[in-house]
Amino acid sequence: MSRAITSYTPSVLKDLWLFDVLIILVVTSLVLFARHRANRLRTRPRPGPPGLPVVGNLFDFPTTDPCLAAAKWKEQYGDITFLNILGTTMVYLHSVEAVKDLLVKRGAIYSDRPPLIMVTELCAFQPAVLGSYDDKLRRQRALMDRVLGAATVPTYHPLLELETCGLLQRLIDSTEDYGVSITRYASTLSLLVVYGHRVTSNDDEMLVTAKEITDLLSNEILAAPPKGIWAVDVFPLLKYIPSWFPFASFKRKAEVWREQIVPFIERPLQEVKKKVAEGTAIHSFCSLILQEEQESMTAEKDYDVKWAANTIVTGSIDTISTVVQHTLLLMLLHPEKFSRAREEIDNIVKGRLPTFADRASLPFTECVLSEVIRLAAPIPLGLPHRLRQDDFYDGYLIPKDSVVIANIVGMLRDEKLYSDPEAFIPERFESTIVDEATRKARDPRQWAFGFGRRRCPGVHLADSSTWLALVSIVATLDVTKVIDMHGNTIEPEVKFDNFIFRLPNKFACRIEPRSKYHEAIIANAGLSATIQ
Ligand code: HEM
Repeated sequence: MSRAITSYTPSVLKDLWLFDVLIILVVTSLVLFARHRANRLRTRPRPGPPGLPVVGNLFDFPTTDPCLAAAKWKEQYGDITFLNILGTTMVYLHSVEAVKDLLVKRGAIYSDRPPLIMVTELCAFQPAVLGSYDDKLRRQRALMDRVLGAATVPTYHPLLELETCGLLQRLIDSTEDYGVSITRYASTLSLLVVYGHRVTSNDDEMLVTAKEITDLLSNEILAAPPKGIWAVDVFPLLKYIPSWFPFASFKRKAEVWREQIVPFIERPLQEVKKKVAEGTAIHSFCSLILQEEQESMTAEKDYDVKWAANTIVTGSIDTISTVVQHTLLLMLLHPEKFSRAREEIDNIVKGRLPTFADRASLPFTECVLSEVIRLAAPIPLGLPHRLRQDDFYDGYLIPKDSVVIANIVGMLRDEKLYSDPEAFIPERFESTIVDEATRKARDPRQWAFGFGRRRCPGVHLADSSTWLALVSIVATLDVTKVIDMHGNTIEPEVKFDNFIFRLPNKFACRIEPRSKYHEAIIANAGLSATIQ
């Protein structure tokens, strides 16, 4: 063919090339069209609750416990459930296999997030982690990896040990709510690591603001009552209606929230900049980057540092608090399992608080932490992923822009992996009982921290901080049921009202030192603790 072409004149040759290209284009289009049609024809009917015209499954969408609804769909429809919410396809993945196949193996097309106009545009809360998998996200994740990588987190161990000592002290101070103490623990760690900000009291302005904004985000903005969906996120044109319009209360709310959110993003970095200039900054994520970049600091870098820093703080508070609160709750409900962990700790740790150097010597306590994380499932339905292009899976068509939800809590209760899944059984992770392959397959961290390219970057900090909190609480404190004035035991009420995090509602419990001896250990550790 090429030899024949060389004997033609140049213009004929051009026409022939054009003709060839046209033929190829037509044939390729026909093949693609035929394949697309064939795919559509061979798609199976999608399992899920039947919807109504126009609104689809809007009324099937849960208003109270989204995990319960997901569990019912799993039971009724199997590994995958489809919903149609006002034209947007929502796909719930209930099995480990489906999640691995789509969110991990096909991560290139399943790693965007659905647009959240209310939070990002109207409330001006715009961390890259709420957006698509793009360059901005890659830059901000790279910055976060610098502070949160497996090799860096051990450098925070002294700080974690110091703060854990403060946590124990506050938990036994009967005037303070255990929830407040735990939130302070989770917030203090991230504020110090990120901004070099030391929290010294519960009234600390940065601590109070961080808690207020994370509450606002998780209880109001990201989980819009009653269905967790803002109309403006479904009908984006609504963002243009003026605030005074009768049905525009969402815009009026957004204006108020924006006023609260913007200073929370801007001010901490400004303060670090001031301290760096004065030479008084404590070593932190922000000070490190400001000092490294100095003159070469660009507006883009400044923007990324500001948002990456804020993301670490907001990402830490409710997640770490959820695990530590579950630790107390499960100690209350299963004292016998924790007394075995306590015996193990007592054999290793004598006359002092536990430290990270003890970790390798406490294998059963490690199993207890795994079981706490499994049952806690801190972000039970993960964060939503969005599909970039049409896809086919197991005979189902999943259209572009579908919102994909991983039923993490369902996977952490999968009977194939965990027999009697609602029970608290740390032994299911014990190396003397199960082989290494089973232990690996059961490790709840594989699912609890999300998937693929959007997997949680805070996993190492979360693991270290929750381990130390658990081992220290078990070593020194008794958590028991409250006895009322008539001598009756008050059973803890186990409820979860938060839409995004499985943070237990406040439950009745009594927290006190195991003995005078343990009280003294905590007090002495507090006296000798300093931070470099
Ligand atoms: C026990 C504690 C924690 C749990 C269970 C947890 C779980 C998760 C889950 C399930 C996701 C969604 C992943 C996905 O979309 O597939 C996530 C994302 C994220 N987590 Fe965590 N997390 C925890 C602690 C932390 C901490 C301590 C930080 C920060 C220091 C953090 C920062 C983040 C960030 C920034 C994202 C968004 C990642 C992205 O969109 O690319 N998390 N986490």
